[in-house]
Amino acid sequence: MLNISLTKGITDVSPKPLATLSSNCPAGTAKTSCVSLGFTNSTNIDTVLAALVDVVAAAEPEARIVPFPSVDALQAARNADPTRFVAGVQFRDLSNLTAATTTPSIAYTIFANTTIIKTFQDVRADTADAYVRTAILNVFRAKQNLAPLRSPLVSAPAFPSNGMLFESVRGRSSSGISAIVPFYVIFMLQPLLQGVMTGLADDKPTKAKSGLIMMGTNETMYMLAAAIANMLFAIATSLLVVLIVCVGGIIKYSSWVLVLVLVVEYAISLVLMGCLLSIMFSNPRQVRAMSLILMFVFLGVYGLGLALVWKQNNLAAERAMQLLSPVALARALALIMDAENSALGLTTATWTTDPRFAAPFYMIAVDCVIYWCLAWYFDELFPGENMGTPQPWYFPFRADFRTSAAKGLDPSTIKKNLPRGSSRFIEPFDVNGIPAADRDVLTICGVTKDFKSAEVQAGGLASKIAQRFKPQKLKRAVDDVSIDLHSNQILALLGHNGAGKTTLISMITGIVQPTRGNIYMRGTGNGSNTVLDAADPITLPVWRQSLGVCPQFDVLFGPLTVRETLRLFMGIKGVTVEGRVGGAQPSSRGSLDNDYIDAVASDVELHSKLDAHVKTLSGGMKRKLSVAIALLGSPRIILLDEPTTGMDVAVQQRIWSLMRSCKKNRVVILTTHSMEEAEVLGDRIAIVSAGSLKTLGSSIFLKDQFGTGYSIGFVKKQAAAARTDSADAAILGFVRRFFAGGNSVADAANLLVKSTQQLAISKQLEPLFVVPAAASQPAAAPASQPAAAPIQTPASQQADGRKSGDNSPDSAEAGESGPAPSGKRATEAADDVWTTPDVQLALVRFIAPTIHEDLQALLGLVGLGCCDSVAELGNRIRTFVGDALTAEAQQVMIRMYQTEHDPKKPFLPTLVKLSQMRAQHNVLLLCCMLFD
Ligand SMILES: Nc1ncnc2c1ncn2[C@@H]1O[C@H](COP(=O)(O)OP(=O)(O)OP(=O)(O)O)[C@@H](O)[C@H]1O
Repeated sequence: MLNISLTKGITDVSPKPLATLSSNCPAGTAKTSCVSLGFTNSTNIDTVLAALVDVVAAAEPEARIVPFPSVDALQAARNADPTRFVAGVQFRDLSNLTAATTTPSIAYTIFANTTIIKTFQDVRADTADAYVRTAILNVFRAKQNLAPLRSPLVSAPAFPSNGMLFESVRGRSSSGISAIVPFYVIFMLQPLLQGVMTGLADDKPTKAKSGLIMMGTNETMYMLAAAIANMLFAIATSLLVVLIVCVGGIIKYSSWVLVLVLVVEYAISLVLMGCLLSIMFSNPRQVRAMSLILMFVFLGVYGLGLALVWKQNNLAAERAMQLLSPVALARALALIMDAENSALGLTTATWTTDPRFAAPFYMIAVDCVIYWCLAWYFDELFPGENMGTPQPWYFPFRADFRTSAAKGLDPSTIKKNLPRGSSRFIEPFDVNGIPAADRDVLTICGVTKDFKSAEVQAGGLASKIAQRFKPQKLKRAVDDVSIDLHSNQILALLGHNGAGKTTLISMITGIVQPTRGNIYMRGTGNGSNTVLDAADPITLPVWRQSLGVCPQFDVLFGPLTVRETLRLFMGIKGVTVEGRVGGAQPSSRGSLDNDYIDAVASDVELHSKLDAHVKTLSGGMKRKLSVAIALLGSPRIILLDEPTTGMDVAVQQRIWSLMRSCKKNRVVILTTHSMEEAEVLGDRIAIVSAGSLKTLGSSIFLKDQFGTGYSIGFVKKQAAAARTDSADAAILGFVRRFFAGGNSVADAANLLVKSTQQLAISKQLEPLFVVPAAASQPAAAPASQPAAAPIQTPASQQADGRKSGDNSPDSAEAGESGPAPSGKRATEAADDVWTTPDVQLALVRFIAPTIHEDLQALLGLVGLGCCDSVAELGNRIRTFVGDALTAEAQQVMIRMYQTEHDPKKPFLPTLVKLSQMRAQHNVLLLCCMLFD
C-alpha cells in the first residue's frame, strides 16, 4: 500500500468528480468479500465512524466499510487479495475531536492500494479522503446543530475555513522538498567518495604508501587506517547532514537517531567504496572524473529503480540495485519521506510494522562488507606498479595463507649466481671463516629490474591505451646483480645518482619486483634450514618482519611527536622491548615502552626532541628519526638508503658508530654516495654503476685494485678557447713527456690512467708528491716526440743521487729525456711551474679510497680517534710533513681538530681558509696518510 498524505489545511481540496469505491469489486464476486474502505485504530472513533458510515452509505450503498484491529491486519487483508481492497484509513489522533476547542487537530492516514490505484489520475484515494473529511466535519456540524454535509460524491463539500487543522494524507504527489531529499543527501556526501579515492591515489606518486609498507606496515592495515581516518570525517559530515534535514524540519516525524544511523552507515559504505575504486586509479585527475561518472551511474540506477523496480515489488531486482549503496540510501530516504508525508516518518514503530524500511539498512551494511572484502582482495591482487608483490588470485585458499610459519624452500633447490663481472674486481669471499648460522642470510641471485620508461607511465587514459599497442620502452635500473650477504657484516652500496641502489633495496623489501632473478632470505627458528623467496607474496609478511628499513625519503607524520612516531612504528612492527637493537635496555617493566623509546632516541641523539612535533624537526633530525625507526625491534636485515644525508659531521660520526654496533648478528645494507662512508662502515663495498655491479670487496681489496694513481687536472685558459688545438697539443706534450705515447688527448688520458696504475703503489707515496722539474718548461711537445720515461720512485731517485727539493734547471732539462723527481710537491710544483699560454696544470694528486677532498672527510678521519690530543696531532703532522707543509697549513689542521671537539666554534671559516690555501690537497693527502 501506499501512504497518501495531505498537507495541513484543507483549502486545496477542490470540488471535483470523485470515483466510487464500490465499483472495484470484480463482477461476479460476492460483495462481502470486497473492502471499499478499511479502518482501524484510535479511540473516540464511534461518532466519526457513525458519520462515515452515513456519508458513504448515502453516496454508494454497496461500498463496504470494514473495521480492522490494527494497521498490520489491514495490510494483511490487502495482501491477501489486493484486487478486492481499495483503501484504508488509520485514525491516529482524534483525541480532541470532541473537545471544546476551535482548532482541533485531527490526524489520520489514508492508505491507497497501489495494486489497483496506479496513477495520479485515479482519484479513488481522494474519494476515501473526502468521505473521511466529510464525516469529521459532520461530527462538528452536529455539535453546532448544523445539518450534515451531503456525500462528496453527490457534490464535493465546500470545506469551511473555520480554523480546523486537518493533518491528513495525500500522497502520490509528495511535496517537492520530499522528492529531492534523497538527492540532496547523496550530493552532500558524494565528496567523501572523491576524498578517499584522491587521498589514496595521492599516496601512490608520493611513495608514502610504498615507504610505509617498506617500513613494516601491512598493506591491509594501511588501507584500513586510511579508511578509518576518512570514516571519522564521514561521521562528522553525516551529523551535519542529519542536523540540516532534521533540525531544518525537512524530516520531522522520523527518529533522528535512525536517520543518523542510516546516513552514517551510508557514509561508511562510501569510504569503503572509495578504497575499492582507488585500486583502479593512480592519479587524482582520473579520480575526480571518475567520481562524477559514478554519480551519474548511481542516479541512473536509482532512476531505473523508480521507473521499473520499486512498483513491481520485485525484491530480487530491488536488492540487486541496492548493492550500490547510494541507490539503497535513496530508496530508504524515499520511503522515509513517504512516511513523513503521512505524518508518520521512520520510527521504531514503523520500522517494525513496515519491512520495507529495514531492507535498505541491511543492504547498506551488506554493501560495506562487500566493498571492504573486494578492496582487500583486489589490493592484494593489484598492489600497483612497483608498490608491492601481487598475490595470485587464489591466495585466500592457499593452505599457508597468513600462517605465521611461512613455508620456506629447500636451499638446495635454489639456483645461486656468482657475482657477475670481472673476477679481478670481485673479491672472493671465504665463507668457511664464518659460522654456518651466519652464512647466506640474504642471497641476491642475478636480479634485474626493467622499469617501464617514464613516457609510458605518464599520460592520460587515451595515450596509455595507444601506448599499449606500441613496443614498450624499458629502463634497466638493475642489471644482473648477485651478492651473498652474511651476518655481522655491513655491505656498503656505493654508486652515483641513478646507479640502481634504491631499486635494489626496494627489491629486497618486496616493494619492487625483479624482472628476473630472485632474492632469498634464510628462514628463522624451525625454518632456519629453509629459505624464503621475496617473490612469494605469501611469505612476504614474515619476510618483512625481518627487515628494518630506512627509506631514502622520510616517511613521517608532521603532527606526531618524535615519541609518538616511535611508539607508532613500534606498534606497526610489533616490537617487543626485549628485541632491542643497539644495546640500551629499559629499566623497569612498568615503563618499558617509554624507557625503550628514550633509549632509542638517545642512540640517534634525539632525546631532547622526544616531545617535539616531527614537522618542527630539521631535515637531518628527520633522517635520524628514520634511522631510529629502522633499528626498532630486532630486524635481521637492516636496509639503510642514504641514511646520513643531511646530518652534520659530528652526528654522522655517532650514527656511524651506532651502525657499527648494530651489525652484530645482522646483515646491514647501506647505500651511499660517499666513498668515505662506504669505507668507514662497509665490511664489503659494492660499487654499482648503471645498474650493474662493478666491483665487490673489502676496502683493502678495492684499494689494492683501484686505490693508487694520479688525478691530473688541466685547465684550459680562457684565451685558449679559440686555440683548442694548441691547448690540446700542450696537454698531449705534457703527457708524452711524463708518461707514454698517444696521438690525441683522449689517448693521452687513457695512457695517463694506465701509467698511473702501473706506477703508483700505495706504499711508495713519495713520488706522488714529486713532479718532474721538466714540467717547469712549456710542454707542447710535437707528436713525434719519443715517449717519456716514467716518474721515478724514491728508490730510483736515490739511485740517481738526486735530493728531494732539487728544482734546478738541470733537472728540468733532464725531464726532456725522462722526468726527474723534484723536491717540490706535485700541486705546488705544477701550479708554479707547468703553465703554457693555453693550459695550466691545475691539480696533481693521489687518489685512493682513503683520500677525501672536503672538510667532512678530514674531520671524519680525525674523529675516528687516531689522535688523542691536539699536541699529538701537531707532532704527527710535523713528523710526517716536516718542512713540506707550511706552518700556516699545520695551524689550520690543528684548528680544525679543535673545532671538531668544540661544536660551538664555527668551522666554516676554517674550511674556507683551507680551501683557499694552495697546499690544500697536500694537506688532505698528508692527513689521510697520517691516519690511514
Ligand atoms: N619507478 C620507476 N620508473 C622508471 N624508472 C625508474 C623508476 N625508479 C627508478 N627508475 C630509474 O632507475 C634508475 C635507478 O634508480 P635508483 O633510484 O635505483 O638509483 P639510485 O642509485 O638509488 O640513485 P640515487 O642515488 O639518486 O638515489 C634511474 O635511472 C631511475 O631513473
